[in-house]
Order: sequence, then C-alpha cells, then structure tokens
Amino acid sequence: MEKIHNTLRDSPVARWTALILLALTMFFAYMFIDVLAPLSTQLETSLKWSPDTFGAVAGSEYFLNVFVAFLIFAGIILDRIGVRRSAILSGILMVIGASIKLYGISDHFNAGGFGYDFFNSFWTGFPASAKVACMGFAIFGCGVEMAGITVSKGIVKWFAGKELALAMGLEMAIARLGVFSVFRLSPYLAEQGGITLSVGVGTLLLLIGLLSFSVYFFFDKKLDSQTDSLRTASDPEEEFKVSDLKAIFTSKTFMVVAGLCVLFYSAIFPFQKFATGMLESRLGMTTVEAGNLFSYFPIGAMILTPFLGWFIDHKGKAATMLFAGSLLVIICHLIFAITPVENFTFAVALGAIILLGISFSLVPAALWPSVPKLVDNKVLGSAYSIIFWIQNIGLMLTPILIGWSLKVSNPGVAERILAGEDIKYNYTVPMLIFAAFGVAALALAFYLKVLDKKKGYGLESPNIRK
Ligand SMILES: NCCCC[C@H](N)C(=O)NCC(=O)O
Repeated sequence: MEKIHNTLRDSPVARWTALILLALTMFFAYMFIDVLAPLSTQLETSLKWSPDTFGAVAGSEYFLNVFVAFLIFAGIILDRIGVRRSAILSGILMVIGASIKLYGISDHFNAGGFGYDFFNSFWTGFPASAKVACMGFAIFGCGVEMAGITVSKGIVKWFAGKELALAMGLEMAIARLGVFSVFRLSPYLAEQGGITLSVGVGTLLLLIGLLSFSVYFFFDKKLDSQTDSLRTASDPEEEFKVSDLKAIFTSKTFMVVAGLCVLFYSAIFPFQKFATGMLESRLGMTTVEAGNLFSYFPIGAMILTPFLGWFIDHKGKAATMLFAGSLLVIICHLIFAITPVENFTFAVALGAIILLGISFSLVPAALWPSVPKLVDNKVLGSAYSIIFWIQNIGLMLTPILIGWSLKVSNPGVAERILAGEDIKYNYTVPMLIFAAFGVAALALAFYLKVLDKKKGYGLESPNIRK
C-alpha cells in the first residue's frame, strides 16, 4: 500500500505562512538599507557628507562581508546550524548594526556625545558621523546578507519541487515594497523630525523583523522534526563538509552566474543610492519629488517579479530572461546618461524607470531559483553565500567609484554647494559607468545561455515537472 507522508511543507497554508514570516523581515531590512538613499541632499547640508562620503557610507554595508569574508562564513554557518538559528543570528546583527548607525547620525552624538571626540580625532576629512554610520552599517550589512542567504535556503526548503520561483519572486516583491515605502516615508519623516527620525523608525521596524524571524523559528523546527522522523536509516541527511565547497569554486557555470550577478546588481543597487540626486539634478526637482518619482522603480519590480517567477515555474526560460534583463538595464542607464537636457522630461525619466523596473524583475526572478539547478542542496547555503560575497564586492566598490566619479567629473561643485550655492551635479559619467556594467552583464548572460545549451543544466526548463 502506498504511504503518503505529509509534512508541514505539504500544507499550502503552512508553507505560505513561513514565506510571509521570512519575507516580512526582508521587507523591513530592505527599508533600512535605503533609509538614507533619498536624503543625500540633506546629509550634505546637515552632516557635511559630500558625495564621496555618502558613497563610502553606502558602500560600507558590504565592508565586513567582503574584507572579513563574513558572507563566506555565514554560508558555512547556515549549512551547519540550519535556517532557523541562522535567521535569528542575522536578525540580531541587523538590529545591533542599525542602532550603531542611528547613534552615529544622531544629534546627541554630533553635539559631542560619547565617542565623538575620538571619531573626530583622526581622518578629519571624513566626518565622525559618517565613520560611526559606516561601522554600524557594516554590521547591519553582515546581518542583512546573512538573512538574504538564509531566506533563500529557507524558501528552497519549503518550496523545492513546488512553487519555488513564485515564492522567491514574492519574497523579492515584498522586499521591493520595502524599498518603495522607504523612498516615500524617509524624506517625509526627515522633513517632520530630521534624519534621526527616519533612521530611528527604520531601526524599530528591524526589531519587528527579528520578532517575525522568531515566530518562523517554530515553523522550521516543526518541519525539521517531521522530516527527521520520515527519514529512514538508508536515506540519511547528507552532511555538509567544508571540502564540498571546492565543487562550487571550480564550476565554470556557477562562476558565470556569480559574475552576471555582480555586474547586474552593481548597475542596480548602487544606482538606487544616487538616483534621487540624479533626478533632482536632471529634472530640477525637490528631494521629495525625486524620491516619489524613483519609487515607481521598485513598485514596477514588485508587481512583475512574482509573475515572472510563476512563468519560470511553469514554462522555464530563465536564461533568456537573464539576457533580456541585462539588455534593458543598458538601455535605461543610457537614457539617463545621454538624453539631452531639453528632451529629458518627466515622461522620459518615468519611462526609463519603468524599463529599469522590468529589468530588475527579469534578472532576480530568473537568477536565484536557478542556483539550486547548479549545486547540491547540502552546499546551497554556501553557494548563495559565495554569489552574494562576489556580488558584495561590486556593491561595495561601485558606490565609492560612482561617488568619486561624480566628484571628479564636477570639479569645484561640492565646495560651491557647501558654500551655500544652489547648483547641481552633472551625472553623465556615473550613468555611463552604470551602463558599462550592463554591457558586461549582457555578455555573461549570452555565455550562460551557450553553456546551458551545451551542458544541459535545465536553466530554460520549468521548475515544476508535470
Ligand atoms: N543593498 C541590497 C543588498 C541586497 C543584496 C542581496 N545580496 C541580494 O542580491 N538580494 C536579492 C535581491 O534581488 O534583492
């Protein structure tokens, strides 16, 4: 007689609830990531953060992940201690990091509070507030990236063989909603109570995220106990060994995916930090207006990503989507870079933002559910962590490069703004750099399609097999 083994993951209510709990934390985490993004203008006047300081703070999110290789350890930790414990650890790191960043930009600290004299005593060209903000953001960055790989592995755990790409698409959609919300909320809160209020609210929301991960803990525990009791002696769980990582590093296809990931995301996330300033400059808008206009970007991605996930689950075509997404990112950045002033209207900017939103749906929807097709489940956490690590190198360096290129392509502008003049930066060079990342991503996406055809990874095949 055929035995039917039901676990929690076979219950749609349970697995979608697990997804909501994981995604809610990512919603708050993505809000915090960009809480300062729409405030570059205020930061320049109130805390004396020039574009390169702003870029360095934005890039600091990735310092520890990259230089201390925290992300690699996070992947190993995840594969060893499992999803639920890793989730709690990442949530705690995010709250600690956010609180330090909040302290660094607070009036209390900047009026000479605890540690101010010390942080003001060295490298005086870089404000003390920015130094502390960098420290906090780097710790937060460890937490958020660890949360990212944990959530990805968690979703595979609950949805493998089921609606995997849809679930990942929905999780990302909820995260994009976080970005949309923060681009609306942060300038408003800053207007009401200053930058500290924006960051303070963001920190509080992260505490709620930690709570959500804590509730998830019990779902995960129950699922594991059910899975363990179903496992037979002849079918033991495969143990993770650090030596298994060799297979990841030596896989050419995996490295192509990682390269595509770093190039594509370098043209997206760092751009998010500079987009408001660029729109203010190109369209002569206020910060609030530019933040509102740019908020259509994550909203577009939010709406489309789950549909594309559903499409990949049922029809496949992930490699083609990676190619199309990379092409769109080039077109969009070129529109921002080279459209003459007289033609760069609100409608043109909105059109480019919508295109970018489509691109930002195609690539993430296709990329992340493709990883389990390339590596073994026992090293999946590490595989995600290695891709994230390589991606983080780009995400850390790009804002620094962009901030620097903005400064050197606009000689004297930072000084004139600090002296109170109402002039704007020219963003042509930074936007061309973003477009160049897109070109390189496109080349890798093409190569990936070739490799997939040759080696048969099934990247173009649906996830759900009938
Ligand atoms: N500044 C945002 C960093 C999130 C990066 C993360 N490693 C990631 O790639 N997440 C997937 C996504 O599409 O958001």
